[in-house]
Order: sequence, then C-alpha cells, then structure tokens
Amino acid sequence: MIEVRELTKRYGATTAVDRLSFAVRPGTVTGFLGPNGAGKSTTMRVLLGLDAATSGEALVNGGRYAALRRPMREVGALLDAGAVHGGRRAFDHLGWLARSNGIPARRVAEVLEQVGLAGVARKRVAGFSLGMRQRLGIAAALLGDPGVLMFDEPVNGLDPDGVRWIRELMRALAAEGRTVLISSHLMSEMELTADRLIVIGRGRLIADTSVRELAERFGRGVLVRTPRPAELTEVLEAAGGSVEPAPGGPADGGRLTVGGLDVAAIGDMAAAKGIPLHEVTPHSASLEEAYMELTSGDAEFTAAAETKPTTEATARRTS
Ligand SMILES: Nc1ncnc2c1ncn2[C@@H]1O[C@H](COP(=O)(O)OP(=O)(O)OP(=O)(O)O)[C@@H](O)[C@H]1O
Repeated sequence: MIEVRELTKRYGATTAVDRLSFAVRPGTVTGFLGPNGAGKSTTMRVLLGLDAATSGEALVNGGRYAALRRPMREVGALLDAGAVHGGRRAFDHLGWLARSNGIPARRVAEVLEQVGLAGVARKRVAGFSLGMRQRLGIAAALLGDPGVLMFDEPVNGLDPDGVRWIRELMRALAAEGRTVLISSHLMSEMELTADRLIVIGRGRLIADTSVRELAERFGRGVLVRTPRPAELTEVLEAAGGSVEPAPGGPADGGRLTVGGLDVAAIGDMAAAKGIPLHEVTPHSASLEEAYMELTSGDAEFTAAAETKPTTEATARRTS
C-alpha cells in the first residue's frame, strides 16, 4: 500500500509537488500519469526517501521509507536504469545488493532468470543495451520479493517486445497481490497496462480514477443503427435523450448518435416499442483524448497556441 497525503515538495521557488494526495492499493497496476515536469519522479523520490518532503507525508505500508526495517523486502523500485556502474557484472551487482540487504544469495539467480538475463549474468553492464539495463533495474527491484513496486518510466526507449514484456510482468506482479505503481507520460501504454490511473499536472492531482471510469467520463454517446430512425428518435427524445445523425452517414441511413442515455436504456426502450436495432455501440473517447483534455494547460512547457483556457479545465475537474 502506498499513501501520499497532502504532499508538497518545493525546490527553491519551484513547487514540484503541491498538496498531492492519493493511495495505491495492492493487487492493481496503477498508472501515474502527467506531462513532463508534472512531479511524478519527485513524488516517487520522496516515497523512496531520496528527497525530503517540504510538508505532508509519503508512506509505504503505513510508514516512511526511512523507518522501514528491511526496505528492499518491502519496496522495490526502478528510477534510473542507467545508474549501475558499467564496469560491474550483472551477477555481481545484484549479489552486492543482496548481501548488503540481508537477502539470500539464491535470489540473484532467480531474478536474473525472471527478467531473462540469466544468459548474460557474467557480462559487464557497460555492454548492455538500454532494454537489458531496464531488465537489470527491474531484477534489482524484485530481489527482496517486495509487496510494493515502483517503476519510473519503465518502457522509455524499449522496443515493442520489451514494452510487451514489461506490461505482462507488471500485470503478473499485481495478480500476485502486489502494489504496482508505474509512472509514464504515455496514456496509450497505460491504457493497456493499468487498472487505475492517478493523473497529475503541475504537482497537483487532476484525476484518481479507474481506466474504465475515465473512458466513460469522456464518452461521446452511443452509436445506434436502426431501420426506423424517426420513430426511435421520437422515443429516445421523449425519454430525455439527445439524438443526432451520426457522423459518417446520413440519418436516413439509420445511424444516430444518442447522448444522455446508456446502452441498456436505449435497448429497453426500443424493445418496448418493437423497434429493431441493428447496432448499439457506446462511443468512449480514447483515453489518449481524455488525457489530453485533462492535462491541457497543466504541461510545464506548452506552446501558447495549444493551451486551452484553464478555467474550462478546472470547471470540468471540479464538477
Ligand atoms: N532537484 C531539483 N531541483 C530543482 N528543481 C527540480 C528538481 N527535481 C525536479 N525539479 C523540478 O520539479 C518539477 C517536477 O519535476 P519531476 O521530475 O518530478 O517531473 P516528472 O513528472 O517526473 O517529469 P518527467 O516526465 O519530465 O520526468 C519540474 O519543474 C522540475 O524542473
């Protein structure tokens, strides 16, 4: 379990994290999303005791990282895969970590096998590709078999196979009941990997939601196809729905976009009136679109032309 409560972190005049609160529960993959400079890495650094909070709390399993008796057995993290000394061999690097943290030596071979690096265990890290370094960083995070895992941009720079591997590993770790937090600025990736999303911008919480809720919240109505569009329109409008010809086809082709009523309500009303339906499809916005709408105005560096009025974004957020 990860809990962040009213966390603020300032660097001089820069407020990197601003009264941020959220919780990450076991058994889920939680995506930590936000534009560049939103405060994701800073939040993770404070959670891992690498930076001190200006105010508020960042807790792992109910305590501060510094107070954990056996930190690597409680929390595993990958912040910067490039941080390993190139002259070290993978096996020795992990062996040293295991020894200095009271972790049985057999775990080294186990995690190397788990991340697919058993064959290069005796090779120096300097010769590793970015993907191999990411795997080594993940092996280090898994070494103490911790219940809480944090990964900062784990798929950055990886090829499609590497991306898929990380996605499957994250899902498997969560299925084992672990708490998994992954930061990313790529909604498209998180859509496939995460169950829940914490979205931040300029250090503040923008959304704490499930992937499904976010897609529904930004839904674009329901596409309905029927051979009797005029009758259906009358029925649905009488029930308070809004009905328009669907883009991409004339209304007399029977394609309608319905707002304000869900799929079940539309189906029930059509059935009650004996109106056949040939298609009923909820139209959720892609999460990428939802994310762009949520974070517009919250990017640290946004071209002026792309910046939407922030009042609009704020109103939506607080509604
Ligand atoms: N050590 C530091 N000293 C001064 N400012 C810092 C420091 N670390 C982070 N910041 C600033 O804090 C803000 C948040 O940065 P942070 O790296 O946490 O964002 P992020 O969401 O992880 O971004 P990215 O996706 O680019 O990694 C930025 O304005 C950054 O410049």
